[in-house]
Amino acid sequence: MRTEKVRVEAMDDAKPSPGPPSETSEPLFSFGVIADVQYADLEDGYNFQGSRRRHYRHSLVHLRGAIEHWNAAGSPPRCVLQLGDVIDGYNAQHDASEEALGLVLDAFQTLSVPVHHAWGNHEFYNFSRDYLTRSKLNTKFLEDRIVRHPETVPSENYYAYHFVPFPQFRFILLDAYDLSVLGVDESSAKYQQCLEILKAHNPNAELNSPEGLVEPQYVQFNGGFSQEQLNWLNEVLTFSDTNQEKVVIVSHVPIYPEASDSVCLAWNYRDALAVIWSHECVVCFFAGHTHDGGYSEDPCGVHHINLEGVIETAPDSQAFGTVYVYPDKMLLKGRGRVPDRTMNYKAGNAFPV
Ligand SMILES: Nc1ccn([C@@H]2O[C@H](COP(=O)(O)OP(=O)(O)OC[C@H](O)CO)[C@@H](O)[C@H]2O)c(=O)n1
Repeated sequence: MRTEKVRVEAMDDAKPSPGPPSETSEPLFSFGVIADVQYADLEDGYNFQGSRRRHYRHSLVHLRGAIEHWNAAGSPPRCVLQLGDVIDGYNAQHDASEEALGLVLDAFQTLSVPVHHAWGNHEFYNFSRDYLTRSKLNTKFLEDRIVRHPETVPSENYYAYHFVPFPQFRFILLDAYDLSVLGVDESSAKYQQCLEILKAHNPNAELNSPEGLVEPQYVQFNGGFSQEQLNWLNEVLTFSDTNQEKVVIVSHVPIYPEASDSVCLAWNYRDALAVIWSHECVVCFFAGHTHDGGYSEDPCGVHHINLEGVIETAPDSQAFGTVYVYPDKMLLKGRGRVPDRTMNYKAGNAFPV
């Protein structure tokens, strides 16, 4: 793990921190979102079903275009959320993983604001978890810590953290491959435990195949959240509830069936939803992975956005967005095939204006 100092919030429970300024026509702040770049120096191909064209080479052009857009914004975003699968697994087969990652990181180097990287299945096709932890895809050094609340400090057993890009708005990046057979040493106890979970739900010889499954999300290209990570998430959300914060959650893998292909959900998505639904503070949950995109507001008023994947975006289109944050809502302004979305806060939860 890196040794850079984390920023510690000077937050005192006795003195509630000041709320955001009163509403004006201007947003309080904004942030960028982009998913599934899956860059590889390869000719175009297709997804597993053969139904969607994948533009491996052009995806880097799309990424550079998004970065240019955010850099040119009159009021730049506070940060960009990269939702995982930044390079494609095919790089590993061509011994090109580091070269591909280098090109993608060079592009992010030109971004004038911080980027937070989530990890997806394609990261693990290219690199081990240990490698990723030491790599520039580990942006945990950007985390914020809350003084006198050690229960909100994530463990080193998973790649997750929280940060505050603007007062009263906490973002939580989750590790959706915390339970997974990907990127883990096959001789480890954790690998055996995860393989057992997967095989208990998936009797297929090909563990990537959802054929005949009652719970089709139990495939090798998905993963899940350990109880340890969910307990930590619960503690952070408890703090946010107490301090009347608004929370944005980020994960490569989605957790809400109405917004996603059922095959692409996190193994134990119900456990994650149960934690989130026991708190008031969560406004939205951003994920990638599905490539087709999706949106649904769940019964507890949490907005689930699955972002359209760059890799399956034609050269003449685009796939990224900027979220503008207001005291009573967040507005996703999509580019290209990413549609606009309005995410109102839960009734009675708007900041006073
Ligand atoms: N039905 C399937 C789907 C995939 N595979 C194999 O699993 C590996 C990962 O697939 P891939 O489509 O590259 O994964 P993505 O994260 O890009 O996308 C997730 C969803 O598929 C999007 O719909 C790869 O080796 C596939 O061949 C499979 O065996 N069976």
